[in-house]
Amino acid sequence: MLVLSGITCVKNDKVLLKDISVQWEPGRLYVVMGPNGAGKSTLLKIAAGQLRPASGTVMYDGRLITDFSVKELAAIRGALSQQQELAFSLKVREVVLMGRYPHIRGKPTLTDERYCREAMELFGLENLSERDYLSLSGGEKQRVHFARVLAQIWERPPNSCRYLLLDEPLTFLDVYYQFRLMRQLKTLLQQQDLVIVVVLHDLHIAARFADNILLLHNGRMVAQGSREEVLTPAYIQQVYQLDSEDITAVIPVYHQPKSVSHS
Ligand SMILES: Nc1ncnc2c1ncn2[C@@H]1O[C@H](COP(=O)(O)OP(=O)(O)OP(=O)(O)O)[C@@H](O)[C@H]1O
Repeated sequence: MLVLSGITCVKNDKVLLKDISVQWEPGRLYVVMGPNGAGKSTLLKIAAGQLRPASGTVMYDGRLITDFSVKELAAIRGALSQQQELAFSLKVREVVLMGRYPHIRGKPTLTDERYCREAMELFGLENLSERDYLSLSGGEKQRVHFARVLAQIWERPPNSCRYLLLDEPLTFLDVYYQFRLMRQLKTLLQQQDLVIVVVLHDLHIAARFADNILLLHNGRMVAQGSREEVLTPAYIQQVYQLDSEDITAVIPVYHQPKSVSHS
């Protein structure tokens, strides 16, 4: 379980997050939403240990994140941030193998290579494994990075959950791969030790797949709960400032006004 308690983050006198507390458990798909600048990436970076909060604690399996070494944390937590670029040329399979670095002592083993192959298969990358990563399309690159972070946490550690933190993973994907990824995440969650948290912008995809939504605005928590509880016209209006016509276009079907039948 991943528990964030009383997280406040301040940079250059600006409060990016104010007193956020969340608890993310295995088996459910957790989605973080909110307008641009709401603090979603900041929260995910703090959860991943890439940024230190001004106050508050982050605990993995009941243990403070500050007690983990970088390598120890990397062995159980895969994090995908918004920008993933490589400045140099590598084959696709070499990029995926980078995910195994926290586990490798010396040279990669046959097991490391097998995990990478299996992760690549999951994202339909078998035929691209020898391609130069830099020659790939945006969506193909995104899938390579999914395979990399999944290869990183492929095997179950003996006494810990595994954690997957994905910041806007759908950005470069077409609608087929968007739905495919979301379904794959749901399937992965059947492995009982996996905790998945995803930052999303798409209200319809969140409405279809999220088990729990945290809605942020100006660094504050506006709502947290089931998709029916959080994706309401009132909350959407409050944080996204849409007019009523546009709200009707974006709110999930279960909050749409009943249509009038003409018999
Ligand atoms: N080092 C910093 N100094 C000052 N402000 C910062 C710093 N880092 C981030 N911010 C600001 O904090 C706010 C939250 O940023 P964050 O990236 O967490 O938002 P977000 O919800 O992920 O937004 P988006 O949907 O646009 O990706 C933004 O207004 C951003 O400009």
